[in-house]
Amino acid sequence: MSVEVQYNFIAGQLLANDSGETFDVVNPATGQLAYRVQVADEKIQQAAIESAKKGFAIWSAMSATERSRILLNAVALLRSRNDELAAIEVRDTGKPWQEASVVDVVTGADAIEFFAHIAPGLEGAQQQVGGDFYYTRREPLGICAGIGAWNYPLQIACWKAAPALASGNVMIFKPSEETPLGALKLAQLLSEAGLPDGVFNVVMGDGKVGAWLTGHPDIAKVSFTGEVGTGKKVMAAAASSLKDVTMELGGKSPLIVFDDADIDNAVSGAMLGNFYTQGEVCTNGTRVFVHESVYQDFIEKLLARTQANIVVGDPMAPETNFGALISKDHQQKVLDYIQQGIDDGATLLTGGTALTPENAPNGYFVAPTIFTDCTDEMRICKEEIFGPVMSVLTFKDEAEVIARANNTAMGLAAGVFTQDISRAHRVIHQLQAGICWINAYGASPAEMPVGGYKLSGIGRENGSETLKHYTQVKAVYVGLQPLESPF
Ligand SMILES: NC(=O)c1ccc[n+]([C@@H]2O[C@H](COP(=O)([O-])OP(=O)(O)OC[C@H]3O[C@@H](n4cnc5c(N)ncnc54)[C@H](O)[C@@H]3O)[C@@H](O)[C@H]2O)c1
Ligand SMILES: C[N+](C)(C)CC=O
Repeated sequence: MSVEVQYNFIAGQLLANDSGETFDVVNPATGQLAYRVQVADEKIQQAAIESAKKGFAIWSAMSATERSRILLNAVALLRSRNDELAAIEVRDTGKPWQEASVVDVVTGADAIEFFAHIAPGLEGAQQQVGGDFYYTRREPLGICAGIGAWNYPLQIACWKAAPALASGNVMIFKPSEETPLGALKLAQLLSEAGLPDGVFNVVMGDGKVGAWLTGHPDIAKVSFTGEVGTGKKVMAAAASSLKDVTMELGGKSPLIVFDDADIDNAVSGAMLGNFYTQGEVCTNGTRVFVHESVYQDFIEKLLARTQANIVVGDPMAPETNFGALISKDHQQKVLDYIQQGIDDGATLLTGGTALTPENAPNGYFVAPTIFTDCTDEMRICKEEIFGPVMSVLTFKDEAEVIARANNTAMGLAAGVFTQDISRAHRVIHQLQAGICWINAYGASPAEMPVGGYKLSGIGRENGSETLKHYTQVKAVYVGLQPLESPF
């Protein structure tokens, strides 16, 4: 059987490499080869830079409203092709159709729509200084690189492209080598919407292609989504040419359930924050701190709902709400962490094993897993697992739980469940995290800025805040009087 081959997307078209080098993409729910992708070799890399330079000359000279019209065309195309694109995301990531069909493409389109609407409103300032005055212009940075992770491939590409393009930059995007097709489809769709050639290019490959992007002197900014360790390498490489960076990295986020919480809601939050996208979400609240007085009630409800309501299987089956992990290696990594939890003395309440559902027997599934009797020092409570593994801990008082929640080098997200409005805000204001939820978990609308504290990131995505990270201020002083000069 012939295998489909995918190409790089440069200057508005698919471009074949010279080297003939390819990599394989596997469907995680079947273990089968899905397609092959040509690696961006030297020819592709040079072509990407050249086309981005030409694209920038055209795109940055257009008015923000002209750019906005094209981006809004793309939004309409994204929405009209939702199901086709969502099916690609399911095949590439292993996540359930139930999610991809209502979240992944929709939230990608939302971000482009949001920035297309607000970017034309970007204004400079003007101020009188003595008899003269100055004004400021917000100008685009130039060529931006986007480097994506594999858990929300199309959404990540949209979230990076949206603020960059809306404010007049161009982008060379490298999707994760595990899930490259969504970004390629986005590039083709943007072209169809009227985007000038070279404004959004896609280069394919692994960390080597990523490292080429981050070190390239003609690239002004890198927006990276991935692991903390990779983020450090990206930032070090970006320093060689003093590039601006946005870093969306990993987390080990706390979710705190106080004694007055609505327990059914808190259980919903804990399950969403650990089992959505089979646990492969950066903001997951994997350290669930439960007040000791409601612990028994919480655990009984959590266990009952985990065992009764999670449907594992073929991600395209409409009833499936829990899919396959991204790869065999990642499945093994998650299983190793589970073994570590057992070895360190945590109690395995449920799950803990690989699964072979009848309708997807060769996929990389791991059962939704809950540990109790956890302590803060256990590795499962300190390191990002990026799989469906929840650690439940108990606490006695507010000050204690705040200190323990903050006792991590990461600071991506946090959640608090309580009916006491004063406590909710008092506690959230003390948590060291960039994305916080009160009586909710995981929602991330385009209007809301997201990003991490501490090792979890730098800069923000979404929200009007983000436009500042894709523009630079030029100050222009205008003399209205004869120049005074000692010379
Ligand atoms: N904060 C967020 O918004 C967010 C969102 C999604 C995922 N994540 C994080 O992403 C991680 C999972 O994704 P992953 O396994 O794809 O991460 P990863 O760090 O392994 O890879 C991310 C990307 O970096 C590229 N890359 C690898 N080495 C590179 C290098 N030296 N230079 C430049 N690029 C390089 C990869 O090819 C890939 O495209 C988790 O830690 C998760 O928390 C964060
Ligand atoms: C941005 N978000 C939370 C949907 C994906 C993080 O993994």
